[in-house]
Amino acid sequence: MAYDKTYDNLTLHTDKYQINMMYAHWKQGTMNDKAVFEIYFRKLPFGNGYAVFAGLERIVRYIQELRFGDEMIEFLRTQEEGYEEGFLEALREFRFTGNLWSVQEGDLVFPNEPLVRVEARIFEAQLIETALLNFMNYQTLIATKASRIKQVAPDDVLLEFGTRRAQEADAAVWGTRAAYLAGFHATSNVRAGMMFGIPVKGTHSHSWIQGHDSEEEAFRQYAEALPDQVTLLVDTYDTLKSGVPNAIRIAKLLESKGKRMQAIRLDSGDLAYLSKRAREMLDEAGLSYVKIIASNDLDENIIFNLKAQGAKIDIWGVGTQLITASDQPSLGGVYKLVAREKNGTYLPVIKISGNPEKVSNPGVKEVYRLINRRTRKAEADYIALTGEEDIRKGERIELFDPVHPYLRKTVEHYEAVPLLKSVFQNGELVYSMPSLDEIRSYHAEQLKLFWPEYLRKLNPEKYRVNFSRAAWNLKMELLQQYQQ
Ligand SMILES: Nc1ncnc2c1ncn2[C@@H]1O[C@H](COP(=O)(O)OP(=O)(O)OP(=O)(O)O)[C@@H](O)[C@H]1O
Ligand SMILES: O=P(O)(O)OC[C@H]1O[C@H](OP(=O)(O)OP(=O)(O)O)[C@H](O)[C@@H]1O
Ligand SMILES: O=C(O)c1cccnc1
Repeated sequence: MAYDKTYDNLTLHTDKYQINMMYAHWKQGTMNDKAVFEIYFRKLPFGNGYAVFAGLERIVRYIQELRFGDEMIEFLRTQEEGYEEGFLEALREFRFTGNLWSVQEGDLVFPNEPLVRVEARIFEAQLIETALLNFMNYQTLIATKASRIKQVAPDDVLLEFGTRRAQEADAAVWGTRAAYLAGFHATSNVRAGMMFGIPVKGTHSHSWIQGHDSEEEAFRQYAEALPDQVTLLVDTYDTLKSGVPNAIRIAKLLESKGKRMQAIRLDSGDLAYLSKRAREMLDEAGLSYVKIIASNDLDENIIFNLKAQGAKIDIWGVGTQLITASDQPSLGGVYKLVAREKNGTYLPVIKISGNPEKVSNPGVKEVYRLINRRTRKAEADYIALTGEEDIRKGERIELFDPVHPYLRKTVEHYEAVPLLKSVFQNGELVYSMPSLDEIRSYHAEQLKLFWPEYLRKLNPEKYRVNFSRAAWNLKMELLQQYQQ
């Protein structure tokens, strides 16, 4: 079937079981009952000490555009379930009319804490599970991977080069946005630049050199065409014998015209050795302003290693490993029902599992970041039931570890910052969406709230995410009820 623009609307970007449950609620007469769901993940990716939350902008756009158009209704009518017409009519009226809270893009987040909370008619809350997880899981994963890369090269320029290897077009653009908010400086993807205002950068490929009679000729033509943006790829034939000497000749030619070459790019071979030698050659030629870019299957481990070897690389082009999060290609975020409306009030609900980490956390919850008033550093995150007051007053509180409840700790002299912000109220957007650059700066500020022990790449300290006594007691009560 030919591609049609109507497929760009994401309302049917959901799993069929959501539609089937919506149908069953419609049949049963419960479609308007309210439900509360929370999104969280159980395990941090890449062995990292934190994740960087991303995905909210797309979630907001998606929710605003939720509509079952004629073609979608038509398609649902063809399904083997035989949905009744009344249900299809109800879909026609469908709008998101609920409430949604979320942590902010750029926030550092941890396992088992609510990152997004949806309170809506079950009819609405059920539909959006799949898309919300899809956006949040991927973008948070890539922002976290990018943040690891940023940790090992905090003062260097980071270019995102992954589009050709990304899992298709959406992943390329939203992934590069996630990388940018976590501290990358630019992308090679021109569309992402236009969509999000990310700076766009590009050098040239081997084909430019191969397409000329000689490397020197190729360099000269390129420099004539783009005299203010000259970065030359020096590894097509022989980096040190041909590429770098030819690049030096071109740089001198540019100097004679009052221009400065920007950089050379190394894309193969021993990047530590080649960059050191190339740096020496450039410096000897009086070209210390010419930067060195490296690319070729880089990730945070290789960059860290190259730095340990004294590589002279100023700019890193990172593609495949980042955009595909190749060492862990998914984040396991989940969307779990925590409370449902019955006779006008909310009943907390639990999901039991033989695996203690998979037992869900019942009740409608808030999450607070406890900032020590003296050090201004984050001490722990604290999950409380909505309406618990002691935390807001800054009183001395006791923390429970949800998986290891015997690990108790008390904290005082803290400021409790609520992480969940109101995004939609009764279907209306009430959150003022920050610009991408604001998110990027906000993220950089957030990192400063954490001791370096939590941020290191290898074997970081575990940051505490703990429960209030009331939230903990509720979980215990429900566990006991169900076990009886
Ligand atoms: N000094 C170094 N220390 C550690 N890793 C390096 C070093 N130099 C390069 N690398 C990395 O090692 C890998 C090199 O892979 P490989 O040897 O297959 O490619 P290559 O020699 O660059 O040739 P090509 O890309 O043309 O196939 C890349 O991931 C690269 O980033
Ligand atoms: O290695 P990545 O981190 O994904 O960075 C992007 C790569 O894309 C280009 O190579 P190309 O796709 O032309 O193939 P190559 O690997 O043979 O150089 C570029 O020269 C980089 O090597
Ligand atoms: O501009 C570059 O050098 C570039 C862009 C994408 C992939 N590899 C390299």
